[in-house]
Amino acid sequence: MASPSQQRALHTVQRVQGSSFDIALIQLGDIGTDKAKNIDNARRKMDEAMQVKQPPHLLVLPECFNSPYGVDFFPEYAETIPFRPGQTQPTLHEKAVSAGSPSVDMLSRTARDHKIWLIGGSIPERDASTGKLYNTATVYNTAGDLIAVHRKLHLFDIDIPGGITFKESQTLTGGDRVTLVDTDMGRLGLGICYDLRFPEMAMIAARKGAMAMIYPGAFNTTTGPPYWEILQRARAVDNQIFVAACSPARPESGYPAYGFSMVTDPTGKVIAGAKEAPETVYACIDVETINKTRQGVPITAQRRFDAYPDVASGTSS
Ligand SMILES: NC(=O)CC(=O)C(=O)O
Repeated sequence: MASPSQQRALHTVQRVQGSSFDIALIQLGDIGTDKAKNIDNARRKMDEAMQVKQPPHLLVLPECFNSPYGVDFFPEYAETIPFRPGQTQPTLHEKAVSAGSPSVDMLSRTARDHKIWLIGGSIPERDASTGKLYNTATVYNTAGDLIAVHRKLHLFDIDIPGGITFKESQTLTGGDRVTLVDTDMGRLGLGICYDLRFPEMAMIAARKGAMAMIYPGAFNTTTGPPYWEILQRARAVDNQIFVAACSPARPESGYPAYGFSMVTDPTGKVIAGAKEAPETVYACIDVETINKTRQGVPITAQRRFDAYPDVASGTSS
């Protein structure tokens, strides 16, 4: 067993490899029961988000962008995604249509048409072989290829008397893995909404070199005010990475999505954000801010894995 000083010497300040890039979070309004309309609306808003002087490199949509957010809706709105985690693909958007996934088709075309990276929020997914349902995020490269899939790992099962009761597990199954996405800009970690509450995911992603955690999410008017921002700032500060979370806008009826999509830097500062209304939030994910933060407060070199080897297991870089 290495001594504490030997252990520390093993862990030098971790510099993140990658290049700075611009991100846009599309806080969609009007997500209703008409699925085709939801898909068209998302496409239109993404097109609009690209109409700026300096178009972003990465677009992000909110959780459940093609369906109302509710356990009874998931079976009806679920699509089969023509991709299995672990498969070497890419799967082209034309195949997505024949496999019955109009959302994947639209997302793939959008990424390809604008030559952008795209994290397509999440959609209810039906696994073709098991029939099980998942809350699933899909990721596309600039050619429109589907390059990653994240199935929400932690299901939103809560009961706050006088607040909100929600049980995703009534119709959904949780995923089984942490998802890292390698892009031209660098490595990103991906989670969905309730995943934000579990620090292990962000910790593992950061120690494996992720520059940012991206969370399509849909907190609500009960849990949003006390938790939404502080959780993101905690994930950012603990890991000295950027955190970006994209919510639907606050609706007039139905599930009361919180809104307040935001981007937080590695010091815990919120650098861009929306309020309740539909809006696109733009920010720069600046690699040098990560490296400077780590240089100044070198917690990445000061961890005492000798004192907590169970936490070190499988997560050190
Ligand atoms: N909707 C979620 O998955 C999570 C949420 O609203 C919360 O954690 O609060």
